[in-house]
Amino acid sequence: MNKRPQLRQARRLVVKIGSALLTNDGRGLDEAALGQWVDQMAGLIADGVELVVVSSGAVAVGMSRLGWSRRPDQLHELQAAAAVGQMGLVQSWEAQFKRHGIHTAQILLTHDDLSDRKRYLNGRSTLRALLDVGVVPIVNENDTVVTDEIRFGDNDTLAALVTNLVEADGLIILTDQLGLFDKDPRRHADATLVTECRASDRTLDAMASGGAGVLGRGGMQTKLRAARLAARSGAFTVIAGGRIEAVLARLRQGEVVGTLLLPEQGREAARKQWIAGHLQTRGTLTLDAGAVRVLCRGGRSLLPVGVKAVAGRFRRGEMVSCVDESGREVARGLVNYDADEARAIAGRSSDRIAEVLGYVSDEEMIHRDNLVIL
Ligand SMILES: Nc1ncnc2c1ncn2[C@@H]1O[C@H](COP(=O)(O)OP(=O)(O)O)[C@@H](O)[C@H]1O
Ligand SMILES: N[C@@H](CCC(=O)OP(=O)(O)O)C(=O)O
Repeated sequence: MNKRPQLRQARRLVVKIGSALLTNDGRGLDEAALGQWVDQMAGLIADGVELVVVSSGAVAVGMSRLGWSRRPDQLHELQAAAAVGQMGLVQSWEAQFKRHGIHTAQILLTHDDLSDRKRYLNGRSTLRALLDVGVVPIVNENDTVVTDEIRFGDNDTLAALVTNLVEADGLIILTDQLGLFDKDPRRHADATLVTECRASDRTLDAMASGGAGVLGRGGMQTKLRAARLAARSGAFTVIAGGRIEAVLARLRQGEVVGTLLLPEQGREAARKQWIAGHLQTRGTLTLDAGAVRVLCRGGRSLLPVGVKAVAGRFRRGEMVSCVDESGREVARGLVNYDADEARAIAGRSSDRIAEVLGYVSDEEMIHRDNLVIL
């Protein structure tokens, strides 16, 4: 069955697993279930998919390790529980992936990390480096330092931001319900499952207005918001039941499981809109004819060697305009070096960056993923 080609074709996926599922409704970490998801994830990886896992559950696992039966109201107690629980969480992910000979990495992020452009680029480079060497990043919110997020639970949003960050094709949110229903199925026995919809469809808002489960915090509202955020970088979102037999494998085969929420536009168009519309340019790089040719062919990064001149004052992560020698703008992108550094390495081959600057943060002046050809 291949009703959903998006899933079959996906090359990079983010899978988010909520607290209610991971902790089997609060009874400690559900190792058996975690092991089964990892088996399925290993199957996806063997099928050529790059995978990022966003795992909730630190607070719930910490509570169970500390013998607390009631979720604390005090923020610092929640943070203490999360710090204890995060250990157990990553230990389990690591042990389960190890059975398949797959390495994992712990990534703890806050929303602020992703709104600061410099940290955004650094996070992105690290995640990309991990995926390049076949490691599965296990992401959670950095609960020790966040404030509101840990109270309200927002790993759905975090997962969507990670989807944007790594430019994943899709986000799979596994939860304790079979998907998004037209009303809260915990309260309405006649609720029916939505199988497919545009993420932007406003009629979904009323459906997702019910609250969260006992352990989870976000409910369907944050999942819907996450789908809309993911759609901004052209990614689809699936909300599906994590306890469905072989759920990830079946989704991968294109089977209609859970709710598929589709973006308005594809990845390339979404990226162009984001780069073109959301950021001011801070400087200009003048490219030689060879670099212009290479960039215009598409799919290539801009290397320092192709840059003839650098104008303006900009920092790593800011937007610069790329012009040809006649001053015509040919591209825009997020630059990997501060203006002074860019000036120092302009015209040089990438293997000389270390010699000139004393370090290399990236081989490219602008990575192709952060570049839009005009
Ligand atoms: N329209 C809806 N469809 C499905 N679930 C809904 C809906 N409205 C509210 N919910 C509630 O959302 C809960 C899932 O969210 P949450 O508890 O935050 O889970 P997670 O821990 O997986 O993030 C469900 O258990 C359900 O009670
Ligand atoms: N960082 C928190 C996440 C809380 C959260 O968002 O939970 P959920 O709504 O179950 O995904 C934790 O690990 O407990």
